[in-house]
Amino acid sequence: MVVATNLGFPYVGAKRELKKSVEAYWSGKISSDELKTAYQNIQKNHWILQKEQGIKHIPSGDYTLYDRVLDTAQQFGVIPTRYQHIHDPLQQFFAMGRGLQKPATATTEKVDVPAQEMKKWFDTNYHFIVPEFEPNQQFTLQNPRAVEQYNTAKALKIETRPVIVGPVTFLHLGKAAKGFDNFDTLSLLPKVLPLYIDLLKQLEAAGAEWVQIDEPALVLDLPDSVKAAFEEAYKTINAATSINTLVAAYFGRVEANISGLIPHVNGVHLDLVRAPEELDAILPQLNNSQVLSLGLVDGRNIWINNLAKSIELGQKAIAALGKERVFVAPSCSLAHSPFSTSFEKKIAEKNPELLSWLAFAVEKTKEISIIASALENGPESVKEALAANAAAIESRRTSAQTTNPAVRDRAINIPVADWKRPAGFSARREAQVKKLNLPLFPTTTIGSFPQTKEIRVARQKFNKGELSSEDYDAFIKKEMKEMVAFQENVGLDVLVHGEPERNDMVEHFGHLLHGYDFTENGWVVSYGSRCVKPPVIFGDVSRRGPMTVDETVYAQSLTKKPLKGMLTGPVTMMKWSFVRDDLPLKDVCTQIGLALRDEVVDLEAAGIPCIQVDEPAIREGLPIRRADWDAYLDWSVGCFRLSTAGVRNETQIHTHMCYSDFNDIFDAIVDLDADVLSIENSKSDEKLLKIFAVKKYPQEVGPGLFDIHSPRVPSVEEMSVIFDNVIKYIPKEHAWINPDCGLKTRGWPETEAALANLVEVARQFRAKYA
Ligand SMILES: CN1c2c(nc(N)[nH]c2=O)NC[C@@H]1CNc1ccc(C(=O)N[C@@H](CCC(=O)N[C@@H](CCC(=O)N[C@@H](CCC(=O)O)C(=O)O)C(=O)O)C(=O)O)cc1
Ligand SMILES: N[C@@H](CCS)C(=O)O
Ligand SMILES: [Zn+2]
Repeated sequence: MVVATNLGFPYVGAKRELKKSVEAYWSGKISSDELKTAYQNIQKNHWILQKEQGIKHIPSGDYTLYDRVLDTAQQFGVIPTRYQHIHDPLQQFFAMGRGLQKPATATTEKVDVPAQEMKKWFDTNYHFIVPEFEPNQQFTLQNPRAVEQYNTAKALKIETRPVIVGPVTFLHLGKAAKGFDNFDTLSLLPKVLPLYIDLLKQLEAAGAEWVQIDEPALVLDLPDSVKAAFEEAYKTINAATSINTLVAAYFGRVEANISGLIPHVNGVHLDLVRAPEELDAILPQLNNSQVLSLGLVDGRNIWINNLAKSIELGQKAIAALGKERVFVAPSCSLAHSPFSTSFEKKIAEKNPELLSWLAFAVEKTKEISIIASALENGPESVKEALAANAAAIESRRTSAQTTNPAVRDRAINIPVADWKRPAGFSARREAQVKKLNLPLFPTTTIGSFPQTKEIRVARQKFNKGELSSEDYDAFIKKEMKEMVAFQENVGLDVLVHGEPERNDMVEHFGHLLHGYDFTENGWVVSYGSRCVKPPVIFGDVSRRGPMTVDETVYAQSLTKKPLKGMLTGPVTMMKWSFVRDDLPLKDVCTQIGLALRDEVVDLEAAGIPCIQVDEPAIREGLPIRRADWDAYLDWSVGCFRLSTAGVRNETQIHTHMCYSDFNDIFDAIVDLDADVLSIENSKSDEKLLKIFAVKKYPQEVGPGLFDIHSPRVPSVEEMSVIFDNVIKYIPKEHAWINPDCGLKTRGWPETEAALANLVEVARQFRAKYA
């Protein structure tokens, strides 16, 4: 029988219930027991829902209170020494994820630990906590989540397929702990495998028939040693266990990475959305009992599946393998999708055609079961669903909503000169130094200030029509006034308006552009409990009118210090949206680049001296395989330059990036040709700063001095150590002082304290070097 399966579900909940519970626990409003009850209720509802949609292999163990890689680390005892004194496992878990700062009490000692490093999960907008390994790492298996969740489901009479993070991906994505730079984390494989075997035996003993072992590292460019590790791992596991193993690769092409492990597993899952060509390649490699899980339904985007095409691919697989050996699945975990389109009342009312093109996680599980039924019982058995799907696909293909001839025309007639600033950096710098008159080590922030409860509630009231647009504008102005006054008082040099009017740096701009629409409830987890609601790019993009000029000019009117306008760059606007899949990404990005170019020019004309165009997503947009990088970097860097090159020499263009390994795209960063670059740095190793010196980075740089994800306040001494290091690698006259990223997730008390310390660092360093 063709089995309808799922790889993972949006654990945050239909209405972000998990996020709300976790945050309530952090703020002491609920106990750990209440958190557990909340979490188990959400899980239970999701298992029932997936069953109702017709999913036969329902995942368990795909749920987490913060991050699944962090769960894996904790359950295998990979706990860096600095967290080992925190005995409560839940507190320890959150301390590793987000840091912990608690004053001493009569009975307890002071706790002050920063969070572990966070990195992008492949090319998604999700971030995982990077495990830290030592060469003599000891592993212990403690309360495996997969077993606990499998048993919980079983007690509810729901049979599930446990999901675990595979051993090679776990070790490969981890890093060597500080001080052990030259050690290969995969050398720990023989040590961790016995514990994986123990875990698989526990799952088998609990009654699980299949286990899904996530090995997305299979889609990376891998050296032979890692390919060999895959073979060794699954040979060892296969010899020692008898549970059915389904190894899941997703987000790209596995190519030859998978060959060594295939003989040792019971099934493999491939992402046929990203790599449909791999179906032909894998079929001859399978023996006559192995299962192939077809990743046919896009887990990363929100467009309906082309069911006829998926069924065609499924039939091809069945012709080679037979129905008993085919699973139908999403391309990757549906945790990257929003929950359900059923909450989208506004789109339903204003643009029902668009709604008919959308499928979120719940609808995707339905698509999976329709495909499985069509393959099992013939397309006739689901003919109504197929007819409705074909009609929606055709309506999208032919809709007038998706094309704007004026935008298309402008995009193919861009003058060559528009892709580059007229003068080189040194001429621009001279003009900017004269105009801005900044001190040595200028201080600035990355743009956002705390998005307080008051701000969010005001926005919510405005959106619901409970606050008039005049009152909302007055409220935002009041916020900007306070933010500008704060920056002046604390002593920053280049000020920002603080972004109080923005719910999100991408969604906000989507509202101001044609070709975008919005969901009311299309939340996706970005890290920990933090979610984003990516807007939907369904048509050609152009500006509705000036987007930021009013608020930026207002903020500038409040201060004599230079104010930095704040925009989100074209690549990030595209990458952090649900992007149309009926136009090449390069063309979508060019359209956004042109819209932003107009905004940058308008800001300059309105007297704004510095303009920051954030591109934190440029690194994550990189194709997973290096062979595809050059083409991407060529157009993505080009679009950034298109958006920023329309200004005069004296206008200082800033850009900002976070969450990234910059080293491998360093030349592209230079090519962006921004006058000032701010980057996340406070938790990076020296490798990041070194490359600026090695490559003689020509422009100015602000490597972040403090982590903005954690509520802890870094001391002057702590930031001074980091800045001392910065100026070892970056010429002093080019070095800026700023935090790692925006402060929107922080509260005011810690923001005030941290920025006061940051400005003090600048004062002390100026006293020493000016
Ligand atoms: C820089 N980052 C960003 C990424 N992607 C983006 N699209 N945007 C980014 O900024 N990727 C990489 C990083 C990830 N970092 C973050 C940082 C912060 C958040 C975050 O704070 N998310 C918020 C949700 C933000 C939002 O849009 N909120 C709405 C409010 C909606 C709401 O919850 N309203 C409440 C009522 C108000 C209340 O009681 O508080 C309700 O409806 O119940 C808004 O501001 O209007 C989060 O809380 O998760 C995400 C990624
Ligand atoms: N200007 C944005 C950048 C985040 S990456 C902010 O400060 O939040
Ligand atoms: Zn950032």
